Amino acid sequence: MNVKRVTLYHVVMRLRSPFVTSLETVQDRDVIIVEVEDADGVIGWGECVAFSTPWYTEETIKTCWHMLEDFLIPSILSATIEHPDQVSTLFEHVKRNHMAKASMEMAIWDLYAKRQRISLSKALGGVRTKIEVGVVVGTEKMSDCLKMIEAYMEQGYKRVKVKIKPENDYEWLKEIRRHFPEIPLMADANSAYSLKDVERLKALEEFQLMMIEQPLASDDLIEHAFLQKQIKTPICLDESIATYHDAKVALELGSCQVINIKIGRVGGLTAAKRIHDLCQKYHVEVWCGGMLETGISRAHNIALASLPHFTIPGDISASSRYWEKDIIIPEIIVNNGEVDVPDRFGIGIDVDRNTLAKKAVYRQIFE
Ligand SMILES: O=C(O)CCC(=O)C1=CC=C[C@@H](O)[C@@H]1C(=O)O
Ligand SMILES: [Mg+2]
Repeated sequence: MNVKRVTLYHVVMRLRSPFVTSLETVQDRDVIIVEVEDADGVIGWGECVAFSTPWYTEETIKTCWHMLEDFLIPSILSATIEHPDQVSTLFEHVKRNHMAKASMEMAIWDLYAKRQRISLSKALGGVRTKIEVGVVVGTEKMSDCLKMIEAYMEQGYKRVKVKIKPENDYEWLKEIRRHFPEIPLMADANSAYSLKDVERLKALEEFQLMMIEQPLASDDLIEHAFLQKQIKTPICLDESIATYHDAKVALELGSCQVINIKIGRVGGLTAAKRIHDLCQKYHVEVWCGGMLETGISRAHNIALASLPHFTIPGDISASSRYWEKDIIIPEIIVNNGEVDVPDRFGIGIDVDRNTLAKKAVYRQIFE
C-alpha cells in the first residue's frame, strides 16, 4: 500500500447531553478524523479520540494534530506498507503519543481490509457476526441516572456502567440497586480513590458490581495489585494499560481481573489485538472501551470486539446515545443489546461526507 494523500478534519460534535466523570464534564466533543487515499483511490478512515484538554491522558487534539502533521503523516507518505502491523514499527521514532498513532494506524487497517476485499473484523481475526454491548450513564443527577438506566435497559443494553468517586459512591450505588437490584452493573472511578479508601471500596461489595474500573492512579499497577487482594469486586484497568508491556506486568502482578481495551489508548489495532491475545493466554477477561467517539471509531471498536476473547459487553452504544446525527451511514444501531458486525469491506460503513463537512471546523490535506 502507498498512501498518496492524507486529509485531517478537526470535527466538533455537540453531545446530546453533557457527559460527567470524576475528572471532567464533556459537552462538545472535538475529534480528528483521518482520511487516507492510496494510488488506486481506495479510502481508509481513522479517528483520533484524544480530548480537547489532557484530563484523561496527556494527549490532546492539538498535540495529536502536531504529531500527525510533523511526524506521522510524513512517515506514512514516504512508506510502502505491506501490512498494517508494520505501522507501529514505522512510528517507532515517535515516543508514546498513542492516540495520534492509533488514528493513522486505524485508517491504514481500514484501507488494507478494503484492498483485501474483506471486513476489518475478518482482517483482525474476528469470529462474531454480532456483539453484545453495554452503555455508560455519565450524569450526577440521580433522577436522570435512574431514568437513563430504565430507558437503556428497555433498549436491551446488556450492562450499565456508572461513574463513582469518594464523594458519590455508596449512597449512589445503593439508590441504583434499590431500583435495579438485578441489572449487570459496573462502576468507573477514573482514578478518584487511593489506598486510604480500601474500607470504602470494600463496602461497595454489597452491590455485586461486575467490576470497579480504574479505582487508583492512572499510571499505577502495584497499588491496584495490593487493592485487588483486599476487595472481592474485580478490578478492571483502563488508563493504567497504555502498552502491551503494561498489560503483561498487570497480569503478572495480579493488578486486575479485567482489562478495558481502547484502540486509541494503546496505540492502535495491532497493539489492541496483542493485548487481547495476551489476556486470552492469562484467562483475564477483556472488553472494548469507548471514548465518546463518532461512528468511525465505533466501527473500528465493533471490529475489534468481534475477536474471540472479548467476552464482556463493551462501551459500544448506538450513535444516538451521544449524537443527534453521526457522521457515518448507516449509524450504529443497537437491537436487543447487540450490534451487527458489518461484513462489508473495511470498517463496513460509509462516511457521510456532507455531515462531516458541516461538523469540520478545519481541514488540511497532505500529499
Ligand atoms: O464512549 C462511551 O460510550 C463511554 C466513554 C467512557 O465511559 C469514558 C471515556 C473516556 C474517559 C472516561 O470518562 C470513560 C472511561 O474511562 O472509560
Ligand atoms: Mg474508564
